[in-house]
Amino acid sequence: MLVAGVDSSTQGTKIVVRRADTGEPVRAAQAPHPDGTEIDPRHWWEALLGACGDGMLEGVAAIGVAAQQHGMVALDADGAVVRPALLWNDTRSAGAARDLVAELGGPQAWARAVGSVPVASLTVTKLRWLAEHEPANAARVERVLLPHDWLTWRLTGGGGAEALTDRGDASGTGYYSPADGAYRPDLLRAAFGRDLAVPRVAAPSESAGPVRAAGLPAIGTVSVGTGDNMAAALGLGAGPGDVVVSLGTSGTAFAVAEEPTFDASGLVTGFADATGRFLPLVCTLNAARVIDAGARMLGVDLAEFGRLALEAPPGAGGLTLLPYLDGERTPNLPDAAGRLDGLTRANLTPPAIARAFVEGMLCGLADAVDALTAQGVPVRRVLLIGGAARSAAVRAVAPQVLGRPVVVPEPGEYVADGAARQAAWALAGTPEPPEWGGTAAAEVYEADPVPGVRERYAEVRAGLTGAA
Ligand SMILES: Nc1ncnc2c1ncn2[C@@H]1O[C@H](COP(=O)(O)OP(=O)(O)O)[C@@H](O)[C@H]1O
Ligand SMILES: O=C(CO)[C@@H](O)[C@H](O)COP(=O)(O)O
Repeated sequence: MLVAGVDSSTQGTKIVVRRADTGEPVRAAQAPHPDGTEIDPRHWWEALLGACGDGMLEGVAAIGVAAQQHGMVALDADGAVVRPALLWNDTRSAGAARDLVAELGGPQAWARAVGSVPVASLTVTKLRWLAEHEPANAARVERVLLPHDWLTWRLTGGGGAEALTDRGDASGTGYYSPADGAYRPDLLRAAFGRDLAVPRVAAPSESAGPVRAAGLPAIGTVSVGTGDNMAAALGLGAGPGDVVVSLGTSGTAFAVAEEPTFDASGLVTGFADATGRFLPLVCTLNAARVIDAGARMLGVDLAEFGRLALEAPPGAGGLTLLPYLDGERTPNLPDAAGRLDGLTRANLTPPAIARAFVEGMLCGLADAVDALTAQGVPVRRVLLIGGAARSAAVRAVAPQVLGRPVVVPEPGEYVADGAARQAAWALAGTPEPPEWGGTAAAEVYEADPVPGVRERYAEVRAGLTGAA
């Protein structure tokens, strides 16, 4: 029997088809999304239909959707999308985040209420922004969904079909408490000014019903879906002591945990996972696209950029990149810009620049891993995934910057795999998801740590923020 998993992430939709019992890969496809931090959700739907073409879903008995977290999909009374979805990396609601934090009594109050301190990424801040800046649109909104909620609902027919979500994705809204397993309608109301309908939070292995969407085959089971990071943890079979570092559009570091976290510093967001546990997570806005931007600037492709980076010595001859090219979320600097520091005539070379870009991006993630350990998350091994983990230079430099060996599972679509594993779970109806072999085929990258790289980075960051 076959199952399918969909990853509708920032830059594109990926779909994998696997055997339900063993997880053996059968076929895969992808379709790109348009660029931008606000997107009409119909583009995600069209990409999903595109990736599902060519008989991709033939023989598939269950399908699950994982998607980029936090995006605000605002629907009117008829279920129509009111305005393009504001995505997780859209920073226009930074002021709303500051206001909401102050109104509830500060970061500690938010961390206690929902496990996370709102920053512009969280859905609750986008609702406040909408209420304040687009009152006519806000007046039409009756219901708010997340990207994966909306796609799952469309798969099950849309219209009158029940909209569902899961603990994992709900935990990124800012109006759901993962520790209590309950919505906080008071916080949603305080943000938006009135109540809105939200999707029911289904159990991790629940079925949302059969596929009832025009243009798709009749598949008996649509699993409830989840956020992309929760799905990656499920796809990897991450267990206690595993810290996953994902280098996609976002850079994330996260771990599956038995207990919730409540970090009032705001660095660690206390999310839930897709199995009934928790997923403390740190997210940066600047990961794979820092490498893309560096390669574009040097006029080379990604392979050549990586080759150049490995030509330069660790530390890039004193060149340090603070990679806040899209502003930053962790640390919370939505209006920041990047900095290239320490330029000399000797290091103003393509290899040193490429090296500084790779190191700067990884320093942001090294800080993320430190923030997790500060919350008591154990680190037995670091797993490196996401688009930029395909870069040989990133894989080689990661252990130097992170200061520990890095396990790189075989390149794959772990978010889509997690969605497929959830679909297999919904089909099986067992208490735990089916065993799929996890990260058996992984390569370990080791290198001597180069602490000076992070020390220089911390100095440059302190120069920007005034904090060490
Ligand atoms: N070999 C590579 N070297 C560096 N970056 C890569 C490589 N292959 C893919 N990427 C980058 O990975 C990113 C896409 O990663 P992905 O994890 O799919 O992102 P998302 O899930 O956010 O859509 C793109 O920015 C792409 O340029
Ligand atoms: O906002 C977060 C996590 O809190 C991001 O990780 C998004 O979920 C987008 O993920 P990618 O597109 O980078 O996979």
